[in-house]
Amino acid sequence: MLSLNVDAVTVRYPGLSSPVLDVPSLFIAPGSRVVITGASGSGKSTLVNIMTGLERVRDGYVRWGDTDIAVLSERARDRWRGMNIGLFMQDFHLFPGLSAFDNVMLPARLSRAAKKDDEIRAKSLLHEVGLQRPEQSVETMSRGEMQRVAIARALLRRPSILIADEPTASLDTDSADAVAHLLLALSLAEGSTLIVVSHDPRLTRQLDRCLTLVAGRIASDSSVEGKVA
Ligand SMILES: Nc1ncnc2c1ncn2[C@@H]1O[C@H](COP(=O)(O)OP(=O)(O)OP(=O)(O)O)[C@@H](O)[C@H]1O
Repeated sequence: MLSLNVDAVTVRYPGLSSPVLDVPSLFIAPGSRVVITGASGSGKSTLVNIMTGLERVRDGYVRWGDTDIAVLSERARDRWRGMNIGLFMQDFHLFPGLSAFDNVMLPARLSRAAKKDDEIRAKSLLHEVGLQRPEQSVETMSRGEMQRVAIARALLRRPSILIADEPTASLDTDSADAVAHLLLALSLAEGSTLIVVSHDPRLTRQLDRCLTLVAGRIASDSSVEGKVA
């Protein structure tokens, strides 16, 4: 299980007078369940991008356990992420022309680690998120259906770190409940670290810690009020 240490990280873009992200220090213990919240433009996706290595940090450190992903090459970061993080991003990154089932299986197949168990689990996850046609091609799916395929894919290999950007946005109540339940159940069962960008109380009230971003800074870091015991 890996802890996360973010130290002295700033992200700047040309033409902007202040950084879009400024995190002097952040520690997340292994197995923590954390929600990141804040207004639009406050830096939530940027923080997720640096935690996952999707965006390379030029100033500071992003250490998961003993690995500082800020110093890894893009290829090494991709490999590290594939091995350690179940990732759900808002733009899904699904492959058109492939079925829902094949999209869920693709990362496991690419890493040549796919097992018969994975196929059974892929079908079961697709069923749990409310998709009845695993053979349906993803480009014929609605946005909400694609979202559920991407969630199933992130969960397939029981990752020790799960990071999800707005996983229940644009889902109907039943599907959002199913996705929230899956994320929480999996993180509990596996002891995974769960980091979620979300405003959805179905998720946030059940997490242990809330980071609120304001203009790129962590303005508060506290337990979520109204947490369900
Ligand atoms: N490539 C870029 N060049 C310039 N500014 C950028 C770039 N990428 C992000 N930003 C700015 O950085 C700030 C933080 O963006 P970010 O996407 O992290 O916010 P967010 O909190 O995730 O927003 P939302 O809730 O709307 O998705 C925003 O003001 C955005 O305009």
